[in-house]
Amino acid sequence: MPAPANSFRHALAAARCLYGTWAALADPLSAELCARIGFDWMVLDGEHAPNDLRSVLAQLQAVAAFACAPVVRLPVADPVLAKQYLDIGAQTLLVPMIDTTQDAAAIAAAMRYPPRGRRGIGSALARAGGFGITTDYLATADAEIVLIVQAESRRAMGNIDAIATTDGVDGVFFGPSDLAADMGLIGQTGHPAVVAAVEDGVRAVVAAGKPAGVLAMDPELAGRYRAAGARFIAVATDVGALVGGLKARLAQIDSPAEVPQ
Ligand SMILES: O=C(O)C(=O)C[C@H](O)[C@@H](O)CO
Repeated sequence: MPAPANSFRHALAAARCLYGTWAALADPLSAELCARIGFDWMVLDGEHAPNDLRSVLAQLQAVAAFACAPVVRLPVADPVLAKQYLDIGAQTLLVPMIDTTQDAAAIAAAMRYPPRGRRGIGSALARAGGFGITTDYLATADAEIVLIVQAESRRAMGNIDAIATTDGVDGVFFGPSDLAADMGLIGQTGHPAVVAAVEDGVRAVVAAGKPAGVLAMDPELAGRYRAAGARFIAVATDVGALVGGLKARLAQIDSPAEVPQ
């Protein structure tokens, strides 16, 4: 029995843009809710959400029945964390703060078994290997693993061709918030210089033959990045949807016109 098919890998082969959402509530129920909406993919965020191995495991189990492909963001580019998250069954890792081809190569190697890489062997014990029941896991796992590296600094943008073409890098995701901060434009993800830098980065990754992704909460920016060639765009977050929805509801109910005189 081979490793399970990675729905994100297969979706990337489609000739359309994939829209995703960001799960930062670190909870299986909210992750399941997000997975039911109809997004192509969703990030389970280990960098800025209060997640750990067990909470990500519970979310992977919660979304497993749905077509929305989970992408697990590591807190940091660490080979040990990559091994642990792959062993609990994550097949697509989003790795933040990759600045050089050396950074990218190190995390790519941690995700593939020898001889291609240096992933440790633990599949007989791991959920990824069906607890030993997926007998062909070791021979087939690498083909289903996807590494998306995050480019989110001026240094990364300067090295974007080398990062995108690093062996084992399956795609590049641009982080506009950190890039804006690094450009001295903190909080200004819509600043023309930031948008232009992301568009240039997307075009460079596409020219290198790899899929490019980005986070764009503003529909107009999402459209621009799509026009530049982005193939997977995160357009929502669970936190943003909850805050936006609750604020709008409160504003409807608590309007001054309805306050008794
Ligand atoms: O730099 C960015 O942009 C990201 O990496 C995404 C952020 O972590 C965050 O804005 C997600 O909501």
